[in-house]
Formats: sequence, structure tokens, C-alpha cells
Amino acid sequence: MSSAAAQPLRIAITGASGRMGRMLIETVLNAPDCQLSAALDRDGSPSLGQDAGAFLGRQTGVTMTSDVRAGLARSDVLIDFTRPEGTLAHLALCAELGVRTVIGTTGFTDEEKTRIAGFAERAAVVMAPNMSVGVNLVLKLLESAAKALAEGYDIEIVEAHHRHKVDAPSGTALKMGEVIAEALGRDLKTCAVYGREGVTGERDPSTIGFATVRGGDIIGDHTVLFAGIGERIEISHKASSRATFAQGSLRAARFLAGHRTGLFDMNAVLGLA
Ligand SMILES: NC(=O)C1=CN([C@@H]2O[C@H](COP(=O)(O)OP(=O)(O)OC[C@H]3O[C@@H](n4cnc5c(N)ncnc54)[C@H](OP(=O)(O)O)[C@@H]3O)[C@@H](O)[C@H]2O)C=CC1
Ligand SMILES: O=C(O)C1=N[C@H](C(=O)O)C[C@H](O)C1
Repeated sequence: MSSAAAQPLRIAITGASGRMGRMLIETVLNAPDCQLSAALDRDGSPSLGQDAGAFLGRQTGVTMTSDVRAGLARSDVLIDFTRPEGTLAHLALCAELGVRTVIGTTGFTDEEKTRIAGFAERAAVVMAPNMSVGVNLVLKLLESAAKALAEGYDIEIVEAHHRHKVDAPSGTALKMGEVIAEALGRDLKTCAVYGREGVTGERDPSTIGFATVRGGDIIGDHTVLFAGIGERIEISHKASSRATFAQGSLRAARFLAGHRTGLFDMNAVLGLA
């Protein structure tokens, strides 16, 4: 693997013509210690055959291709923001070729997460539903807040995203719920309430509620509400650009340069553990 100090880190990007794929290409091209080694999309994508920088009006010399194996063979790290089925197929190749992987995709089932952990025994992986420094700090704040507000406060998580998002609640909202549930000694699987309708009865204080908003071009807003009697506390994060996710992904890629195997989260990358 290339040493980040001596040679640039060779980064492949799958889902390269997607919203995050494009932001990642731009971010890698602007990072002096990184090199775009492959821009990959699936068969049928109209972007195949184009220069990876065409959408920026830049010539990079990297052509968009669907040959994932060849792209990974010339790369140190893959950054994957696609869909669960795509990520798992890419990860199987990474494990075979010894290519480290940063996974930003959300919407995995528990069984799929177990498979990812298996692949990480063969080539190191960072996986996080949100790569931004801010959200990962918020997760830490939520742990403290949940413990301090364990009695007498109802907990509701509200998230808003753009109209194209396909999974709900967001991976970040679910992670927030998991962190809070763990801090309170609850199991999110049994205490989560996903939306309400009709005659619901009074709120059960042991539940954690989720509400999802979808519309326009909202990049990603998350608010956790601790609602008590006479006051409420709101902890919010609002992303104003996908650049924050891309910068976090590059930090994860650099972190992976120092690890051969293992499954890591952004706490490990950011030293927040
Ligand atoms: N962890 C984080 O910080 C963040 C995570 N995300 C997550 O990243 C993922 C992608 O988001 P976004 O960029 O907005 O999505 P887009 O739909 O804009 O892009 C997805 C890309 O992946 C490709 N793709 C879709 N399915 C497959 C597949 N089965 N195999 C290979 N490639 C595939 C798409 O190709 P095609 O166009 O042909 O369908 C497209 O190029 C989502 O799961 C989202 O929740 C997003 C932002 C931040
Ligand atoms: O799909 C998105 O756009 C985002 N998805 C992630 C999630 O599901 O939490 C993170 C971010 O909020 C943007």
C-alpha cells in the first residue's frame, strides 16, 4: 500500500456519478495527498466512458468505467456510497484483493452488517452512517444528554432529507437512536416507534420516537428532542453541503492506510472513542 507521506493514497470511488460520488471525486482531486485511481459506476450508467472530472469541466485522465475489479486492482482504498446490494458486491472484491473500504451507504439489514464484519476480517473497513465531524460529535453529546435526562423526558428524533433519499429513517437517525437506547439500557428494537397515525393512546415514556421528512434538496437535518415538563432540550445538526461527508470519508481513508484488517467507525477515525 502507498505510504501517505511518500506517495499519494490511491482512491477508487463507486457510485461515481451519484450525489456523493461526484462530491467525493471533487474532494479527492483537490486533496494533495490523494490520487483518484478509479471512478466506477454500474453497467448502463450514462456516465461510462466520460472523464471522471467532466461534470467539473476538468480533464483528469480517469475514465468512468464499470470494471470494478480492474479499478480496485490499482487502488489502495475504495470509498463506497451506493446501495446495500452494491456495497456488498464491491466489498467482496475488496476483501479478495486486500483493498481497504470506506462505507457510507445506509440502509443495511442486521444480516448484511454481519456480512460486512466478516469481510473486514480480510481487509480493513470504516463504516459510518454519517461521516461528518459534527454528527459524530453530536452522537457523543447525545450519550451524555440521555444519561442526564434519563427520567421525565420524552425522546423524539426528527430527520429531514432531500426528495431522492430511498431509506427511512436515515442511517444517522437510527444511529442516534441506538446511542441513546444504549445509554439508557434500552433495546432500540423494542422501544422504537416509527411514525404515528390515528388513535395512538398516550405516549409510552420508555419509547424513542422517529419522524421522517422528505423534500426538495435538504442535504441532511437531524434533531433529537428531549421533551420534559416546563422545558425541552433540542440537539440539532444541519448539513449545508455534502463536502462535510466527503472530507470525513477522506479522513477515514487516510486512517485505513494504517490498518490491514478490522471494522472501525468514525469514533476511531476522529479519536472520539
Ligand atoms: N455516511 C454518510 O455520511 C452519508 C451517507 N449517504 C448514503 O450514501 C448512499 C448514496 O447516496 P447518494 O449519493 O445521495 O445516492 P445517489 O443515488 O445519488 O448515488 C448512488 C450511486 O450508486 C449507484 N448505485 C446504485 N445502486 C447500485 C448498485 N446496486 N451497484 C452499484 N452501484 C449502484 C448509482 O448508480 P445509478 O445512478 O446507475 O443508479 C449512483 O451512481 C445512500 O445510502 C445514502 O444514505 C449519503 C450521504 C452521506
Ligand atoms: O441520503 C443522504 O443524503 C444522507 N444519508 C445519510 C443517512 O442516511 O443518515 C447521511 C446524511 O444525512 C445524508
